Amino acid sequence: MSEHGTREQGVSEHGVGEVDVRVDGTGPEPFGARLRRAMDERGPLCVGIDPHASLLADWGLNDDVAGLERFSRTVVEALADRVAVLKPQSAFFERFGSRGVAVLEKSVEAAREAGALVVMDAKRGDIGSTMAAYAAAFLEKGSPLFSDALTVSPYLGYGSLKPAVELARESGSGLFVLALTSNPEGAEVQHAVRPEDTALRNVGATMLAHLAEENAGQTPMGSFGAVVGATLGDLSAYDLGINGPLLAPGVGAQGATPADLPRVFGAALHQVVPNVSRGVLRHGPDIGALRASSDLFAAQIRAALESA
Ligand SMILES: O=C(O)c1cc(=O)[nH]c(=O)n1[C@@H]1O[C@H](COP(=O)(O)O)[C@@H](O)[C@H]1O
Repeated sequence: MSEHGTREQGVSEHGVGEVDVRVDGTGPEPFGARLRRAMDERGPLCVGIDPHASLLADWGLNDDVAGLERFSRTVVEALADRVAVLKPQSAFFERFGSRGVAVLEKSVEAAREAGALVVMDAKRGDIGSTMAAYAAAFLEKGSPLFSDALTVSPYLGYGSLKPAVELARESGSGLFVLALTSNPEGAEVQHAVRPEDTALRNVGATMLAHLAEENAGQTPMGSFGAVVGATLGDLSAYDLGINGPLLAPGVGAQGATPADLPRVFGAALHQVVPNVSRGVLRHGPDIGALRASSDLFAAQIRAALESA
Protein backbone atom coordinates (compact mmCIF):
# COMPACT_ATOMS: atom_id res chain seq x y z
CA MET A 1 0.00 0.00 0.00
CA SER A 2 1.03 3.61 -0.39
CA GLU A 3 1.55 6.34 2.16
CA HIS A 4 -2.20 6.43 2.82
CA GLY A 5 -2.44 3.19 4.72
CA THR A 6 -1.16 -0.27 5.44
CA ARG A 7 -2.47 -3.79 5.24
CA GLU A 8 -2.41 -5.45 8.64
CA GLN A 9 -3.68 -8.64 10.18
CA GLY A 10 -7.12 -8.07 11.63
CA VAL A 11 -9.66 -10.22 13.40
CA SER A 12 -13.35 -10.45 12.61
CA GLU A 13 -15.95 -12.87 13.87
CA HIS A 14 -14.97 -15.06 10.91
CA GLY A 15 -11.30 -15.20 11.81
CA VAL A 16 -8.08 -13.53 10.92
CA GLY A 17 -7.60 -11.65 7.69
CA GLU A 18 -5.87 -8.76 6.08
CA VAL A 19 -7.42 -5.35 6.67
CA ASP A 20 -6.67 -1.95 5.23
CA VAL A 21 -5.99 0.54 7.96
CA ARG A 22 -5.77 4.29 7.57
CA VAL A 23 -2.56 5.86 8.79
CA ASP A 24 -4.56 8.08 11.15
CA GLY A 25 -6.09 4.96 12.71
CA THR A 26 -9.71 5.92 11.95
CA GLY A 27 -10.61 2.55 10.45
CA PRO A 28 -10.48 1.04 7.01
CA GLU A 29 -9.84 3.39 4.12
CA PRO A 30 -13.02 3.43 1.99
CA PHE A 31 -13.05 1.59 -1.32
CA GLY A 32 -13.80 4.79 -3.27
CA ALA A 33 -10.60 6.43 -2.02
CA ARG A 34 -8.52 3.31 -2.67
CA LEU A 35 -9.97 2.92 -6.15
CA ARG A 36 -9.40 6.59 -7.03
CA ARG A 37 -5.74 6.27 -6.05
CA ALA A 38 -5.32 3.03 -8.01
CA MET A 39 -6.96 4.61 -11.08
CA ASP A 40 -4.67 7.63 -10.84
CA GLU A 41 -1.55 5.52 -10.38
CA ARG A 42 -2.22 2.67 -12.80
CA GLY A 43 -4.95 3.98 -15.10
CA PRO A 44 -8.58 2.92 -14.77
CA LEU A 45 -8.56 -0.37 -16.73
CA CYS A 46 -10.27 -3.37 -15.13
CA VAL A 47 -9.48 -6.76 -16.63
CA GLY A 48 -11.92 -9.60 -16.06
CA ILE A 49 -10.85 -13.08 -15.02
CA ASP A 50 -13.44 -14.99 -17.02
CA PRO A 51 -12.27 -18.58 -17.55
CA HIS A 52 -14.73 -19.52 -20.31
CA ALA A 53 -14.51 -23.17 -21.36
CA SER A 54 -13.61 -21.97 -24.86
CA LEU A 55 -10.71 -19.88 -23.52
CA LEU A 56 -9.39 -22.82 -21.50
CA ALA A 57 -9.39 -24.82 -24.73
CA ASP A 58 -7.71 -21.98 -26.66
CA TRP A 59 -5.02 -21.84 -23.97
CA GLY A 60 -4.40 -25.58 -24.35
CA LEU A 61 -5.86 -26.28 -20.89
CA ASN A 62 -8.31 -28.93 -19.83
CA ASP A 63 -11.82 -27.85 -18.87
CA ASP A 64 -11.24 -28.95 -15.27
CA VAL A 65 -10.12 -27.55 -11.92
CA ALA A 66 -6.43 -27.82 -12.82
CA GLY A 67 -7.09 -25.86 -16.04
CA LEU A 68 -9.08 -23.28 -14.12
CA GLU A 69 -6.30 -22.93 -11.55
CA ARG A 70 -3.63 -22.52 -14.20
CA PHE A 71 -5.69 -19.97 -16.14
CA SER A 72 -6.42 -17.82 -13.10
CA ARG A 73 -2.87 -17.99 -11.78
CA THR A 74 -1.54 -16.90 -15.17
CA VAL A 75 -3.89 -13.89 -15.40
CA VAL A 76 -3.02 -12.79 -11.86
CA GLU A 77 0.70 -13.22 -12.48
CA ALA A 78 0.49 -11.29 -15.74
CA LEU A 79 -1.71 -8.40 -14.68
CA ALA A 80 -2.18 -7.94 -10.93
CA ASP A 81 0.88 -5.74 -10.64
CA ARG A 82 -0.19 -3.36 -13.41
CA VAL A 83 -3.96 -2.90 -13.69
CA ALA A 84 -6.04 -1.03 -11.12
CA VAL A 85 -8.71 -3.71 -10.91
CA LEU A 86 -9.13 -7.40 -11.61
CA LYS A 87 -12.69 -8.69 -11.77
CA PRO A 88 -13.11 -12.45 -11.41
CA GLN A 89 -16.43 -13.67 -12.75
CA SER A 90 -17.64 -16.05 -10.06
CA ALA A 91 -19.84 -18.13 -12.38
CA PHE A 92 -16.86 -19.59 -14.19
CA PHE A 93 -15.43 -20.80 -10.88
CA GLU A 94 -18.74 -21.99 -9.38
CA ARG A 95 -19.13 -24.20 -12.46
CA PHE A 96 -16.56 -26.51 -10.84
CA GLY A 97 -18.25 -26.64 -7.41
CA SER A 98 -16.37 -26.25 -4.16
CA ARG A 99 -12.98 -26.90 -5.74
CA GLY A 100 -13.63 -24.11 -8.25
CA VAL A 101 -14.60 -21.79 -5.43
CA ALA A 102 -11.36 -22.70 -3.67
CA VAL A 103 -9.49 -21.56 -6.79
CA LEU A 104 -11.48 -18.33 -6.72
CA GLU A 105 -10.48 -17.74 -3.09
CA LYS A 106 -6.82 -18.23 -3.92
CA SER A 107 -7.06 -15.97 -6.97
CA VAL A 108 -8.62 -13.14 -4.99
CA GLU A 109 -5.96 -13.40 -2.32
CA ALA A 110 -3.10 -13.52 -4.84
CA ALA A 111 -4.46 -10.59 -6.86
CA ARG A 112 -4.90 -8.39 -3.78
CA GLU A 113 -1.47 -9.43 -2.52
CA ALA A 114 0.07 -8.32 -5.84
CA GLY A 115 -1.55 -4.89 -5.56
CA ALA A 116 -4.71 -5.06 -7.67
CA LEU A 117 -8.11 -4.22 -6.26
CA VAL A 118 -10.53 -7.11 -6.71
CA VAL A 119 -14.12 -6.59 -7.77
CA MET A 120 -15.94 -9.86 -7.28
CA ASP A 121 -18.41 -10.22 -10.12
CA ALA A 122 -21.10 -12.36 -8.51
CA LYS A 123 -24.11 -10.09 -9.21
CA ARG A 124 -25.82 -10.97 -5.95
CA GLY A 125 -29.24 -9.65 -5.02
CA ASP A 126 -31.95 -10.99 -2.68
CA ILE A 127 -34.38 -9.91 0.01
CA GLY A 128 -32.63 -7.89 2.69
CA SER A 129 -32.06 -10.63 5.28
CA THR A 130 -30.53 -12.98 2.71
CA MET A 131 -28.64 -10.08 1.16
CA ALA A 132 -26.95 -9.69 4.54
CA ALA A 133 -25.55 -13.21 4.18
CA TYR A 134 -24.30 -12.52 0.64
CA ALA A 135 -22.68 -9.36 1.94
CA ALA A 136 -21.01 -11.32 4.74
CA ALA A 137 -19.66 -13.80 2.20
CA PHE A 138 -17.92 -11.17 0.09
CA LEU A 139 -17.54 -8.00 2.15
CA GLU A 140 -16.90 -9.18 5.72
CA LYS A 141 -13.28 -8.85 6.70
CA GLY A 142 -11.80 -12.31 7.18
CA SER A 143 -14.34 -14.08 4.97
CA PRO A 144 -12.57 -16.50 2.59
CA LEU A 145 -13.96 -14.61 -0.43
CA PHE A 146 -13.44 -11.11 0.97
CA SER A 147 -13.06 -8.73 -1.97
CA ASP A 148 -12.59 -5.01 -2.37
CA ALA A 149 -16.02 -4.71 -3.99
CA LEU A 150 -18.94 -6.82 -5.20
CA THR A 151 -21.32 -6.50 -8.14
CA VAL A 152 -24.94 -6.53 -6.97
CA SER A 153 -28.36 -6.56 -8.60
CA PRO A 154 -30.88 -4.01 -7.28
CA TYR A 155 -33.84 -5.57 -9.05
CA LEU A 156 -35.44 -6.77 -5.82
CA GLY A 157 -35.59 -3.07 -5.00
CA TYR A 158 -32.63 -0.82 -4.22
CA GLY A 159 -33.54 -0.91 -0.51
CA SER A 160 -32.94 -4.68 -0.44
CA LEU A 161 -29.22 -3.89 -0.81
CA LYS A 162 -29.09 -1.98 2.48
CA PRO A 163 -27.25 -4.70 4.49
CA ALA A 164 -24.55 -4.78 1.81
CA VAL A 165 -24.26 -0.99 1.81
CA GLU A 166 -23.90 -0.99 5.60
CA LEU A 167 -21.30 -3.76 5.68
CA ALA A 168 -19.33 -2.14 2.85
CA ARG A 169 -19.17 1.11 4.83
CA GLU A 170 -17.97 -0.79 7.89
CA SER A 171 -15.33 -2.87 6.11
CA GLY A 172 -14.05 -0.25 3.66
CA SER A 173 -15.28 -2.22 0.67
CA GLY A 174 -17.58 -1.17 -2.17
CA LEU A 175 -20.47 -2.17 -4.38
CA PHE A 176 -21.16 -1.93 -8.09
CA VAL A 177 -24.91 -1.79 -8.61
CA LEU A 178 -26.32 -2.89 -11.98
CA ALA A 179 -27.91 0.28 -13.36
CA LEU A 180 -27.71 0.20 -17.17
CA THR A 181 -26.16 -3.08 -18.24
CA SER A 182 -24.26 -3.70 -21.45
CA ASN A 183 -26.62 -6.38 -22.81
CA PRO A 184 -29.53 -5.43 -25.08
CA GLU A 185 -32.02 -7.45 -22.96
CA GLY A 186 -31.42 -5.15 -19.99
CA ALA A 187 -33.57 -2.39 -21.47
CA GLU A 188 -36.91 -4.12 -20.75
CA VAL A 189 -36.25 -3.73 -17.04
CA GLN A 190 -33.88 -0.79 -16.84
CA HIS A 191 -35.73 1.50 -19.27
CA ALA A 192 -39.11 0.86 -17.64
CA VAL A 193 -40.81 3.96 -16.26
CA ARG A 194 -42.99 3.94 -13.16
CA PRO A 195 -46.35 5.75 -13.45
CA GLU A 196 -45.17 8.43 -11.02
CA ASP A 197 -41.95 9.16 -12.98
CA THR A 198 -41.09 10.83 -16.30
CA ALA A 199 -39.47 9.04 -19.23
CA LEU A 200 -36.14 10.55 -18.17
CA ARG A 201 -36.43 8.95 -14.77
CA ASN A 202 -36.59 5.30 -15.74
CA VAL A 203 -35.54 2.41 -13.47
CA GLY A 204 -31.85 2.67 -14.44
CA ALA A 205 -31.88 6.40 -13.71
CA THR A 206 -33.52 5.73 -10.36
CA MET A 207 -30.64 3.41 -9.44
CA LEU A 208 -28.15 6.14 -10.38
CA ALA A 209 -30.04 8.59 -8.18
CA HIS A 210 -29.90 6.19 -5.22
CA LEU A 211 -26.14 5.88 -5.70
CA ALA A 212 -25.66 9.65 -5.90
CA GLU A 213 -27.40 9.87 -2.52
CA GLU A 214 -25.22 7.09 -1.08
CA ASN A 215 -22.02 8.84 -2.19
CA ALA A 216 -22.98 12.40 -1.25
CA GLY A 217 -20.18 14.34 0.37
CA GLN A 218 -17.54 11.61 -0.04
CA THR A 219 -14.08 12.61 -1.23
CA PRO A 220 -12.35 11.91 -3.54
CA MET A 221 -15.35 9.74 -4.46
CA GLY A 222 -17.81 7.40 -2.80
CA SER A 223 -17.57 3.62 -2.67
CA PHE A 224 -20.92 2.85 -4.29
CA GLY A 225 -20.51 2.48 -8.03
CA ALA A 226 -22.86 1.81 -10.90
CA VAL A 227 -22.50 -0.67 -13.72
CA VAL A 228 -23.11 1.22 -16.96
CA GLY A 229 -22.32 -0.59 -20.20
CA ALA A 230 -19.82 0.96 -22.60
CA THR A 231 -21.98 -0.43 -25.41
CA LEU A 232 -24.94 1.85 -24.76
CA GLY A 233 -24.18 4.81 -27.01
CA ASP A 234 -25.00 8.34 -25.97
CA LEU A 235 -26.05 8.44 -22.31
CA SER A 236 -26.43 12.20 -22.07
CA ALA A 237 -30.06 11.80 -20.98
CA TYR A 238 -28.79 10.24 -17.72
CA ASP A 239 -27.22 11.96 -14.75
CA LEU A 240 -24.07 9.87 -14.40
CA GLY A 241 -22.64 12.23 -11.78
CA ILE A 242 -23.04 9.83 -8.87
CA ASN A 243 -19.77 10.87 -7.19
CA GLY A 244 -18.73 7.24 -7.48
CA PRO A 245 -17.14 4.88 -9.97
CA LEU A 246 -18.86 3.69 -13.14
CA LEU A 247 -17.87 0.13 -14.07
CA ALA A 248 -18.15 -0.02 -17.85
CA PRO A 249 -18.14 -3.53 -19.31
CA GLY A 250 -18.51 -4.08 -23.01
CA VAL A 251 -15.11 -2.95 -24.30
CA GLY A 252 -13.54 -5.57 -26.56
CA ALA A 253 -15.63 -8.67 -27.25
CA GLN A 254 -18.99 -6.89 -26.96
CA GLY A 255 -17.97 -4.30 -29.53
CA ALA A 256 -17.27 -1.08 -27.64
CA THR A 257 -13.83 0.52 -27.97
CA PRO A 258 -11.84 2.84 -25.71
CA ALA A 259 -12.41 5.61 -28.27
CA ASP A 260 -16.19 5.34 -27.64
CA LEU A 261 -15.85 6.18 -23.95
CA PRO A 262 -15.87 10.02 -24.16
CA ARG A 263 -19.03 9.99 -26.29
CA VAL A 264 -20.82 7.50 -24.03
CA PHE A 265 -19.83 8.93 -20.65
CA GLY A 266 -19.37 12.67 -21.32
CA ALA A 267 -18.55 14.63 -18.19
CA ALA A 268 -18.45 11.45 -16.08
CA LEU A 269 -15.53 10.02 -18.10
CA HIS A 270 -13.01 10.37 -15.27
CA GLN A 271 -15.14 8.17 -13.01
CA VAL A 272 -15.20 5.33 -15.55
CA VAL A 273 -13.53 1.97 -14.93
CA PRO A 274 -13.66 0.26 -18.34
CA ASN A 275 -13.75 -3.53 -18.17
CA VAL A 276 -12.21 -5.81 -20.77
CA SER A 277 -12.34 -9.58 -20.31
CA ARG A 278 -12.15 -11.70 -23.48
CA GLY A 279 -10.48 -8.84 -25.39
CA VAL A 280 -7.38 -9.35 -23.23
CA LEU A 281 -7.75 -12.99 -22.22
CA ARG A 282 -7.80 -14.26 -25.79
CA HIS A 283 -4.10 -13.34 -26.00
CA GLY A 284 -3.09 -15.90 -23.36
CA PRO A 285 -1.57 -18.07 -22.13
CA ASP A 286 1.61 -16.16 -22.97
CA ILE A 287 2.22 -13.74 -20.10
CA GLY A 288 3.98 -11.22 -22.33
CA ALA A 289 1.09 -11.23 -24.80
CA LEU A 290 -1.48 -10.77 -22.02
CA ARG A 291 0.53 -7.83 -20.70
CA ALA A 292 0.92 -6.33 -24.17
CA SER A 293 -2.82 -6.52 -24.78
CA SER A 294 -3.68 -5.03 -21.40
CA ASP A 295 -1.07 -2.28 -21.87
CA LEU A 296 -2.52 -1.48 -25.30
CA PHE A 297 -6.06 -1.15 -23.93
CA ALA A 298 -4.65 0.97 -21.08
CA ALA A 299 -2.86 3.26 -23.56
CA GLN A 300 -5.98 3.59 -25.73
CA ILE A 301 -8.04 4.45 -22.65
CA ARG A 302 -5.45 7.03 -21.58
CA ALA A 303 -5.58 8.57 -25.07
CA ALA A 304 -9.39 8.71 -24.90
CA LEU A 305 -9.24 10.43 -21.51
CA GLU A 306 -6.70 12.95 -22.78
CA SER A 307 -8.71 13.67 -25.93
CA ALA A 308 -11.87 14.53 -23.99
O1 LIG B 1 -21.18 -6.58 -13.95
C1 LIG B 1 -20.49 -6.86 -14.94
O2 LIG B 1 -19.29 -6.94 -14.85
C2 LIG B 1 -21.15 -6.90 -16.25
C3 LIG B 1 -22.25 -6.08 -16.39
C4 LIG B 1 -22.77 -5.85 -17.67
O3 LIG B 1 -23.67 -5.04 -17.85
N1 LIG B 1 -22.22 -6.51 -18.73
C5 LIG B 1 -21.17 -7.37 -18.59
O4 LIG B 1 -20.69 -7.89 -19.61
N2 LIG B 1 -20.65 -7.62 -17.34
C6 LIG B 1 -19.55 -8.60 -17.15
O5 LIG B 1 -18.38 -8.08 -17.75
C7 LIG B 1 -17.64 -9.12 -18.41
C8 LIG B 1 -17.56 -8.80 -19.89
O6 LIG B 1 -16.73 -9.71 -20.54
P1 LIG B 1 -16.22 -9.51 -22.04
O7 LIG B 1 -17.43 -9.30 -22.87
O8 LIG B 1 -15.52 -10.79 -22.32
O9 LIG B 1 -15.29 -8.32 -22.04
C9 LIG B 1 -18.38 -10.41 -18.08
O10 LIG B 1 -17.79 -10.95 -16.91
C10 LIG B 1 -19.78 -9.98 -17.77
O11 LIG B 1 -20.44 -10.83 -16.86
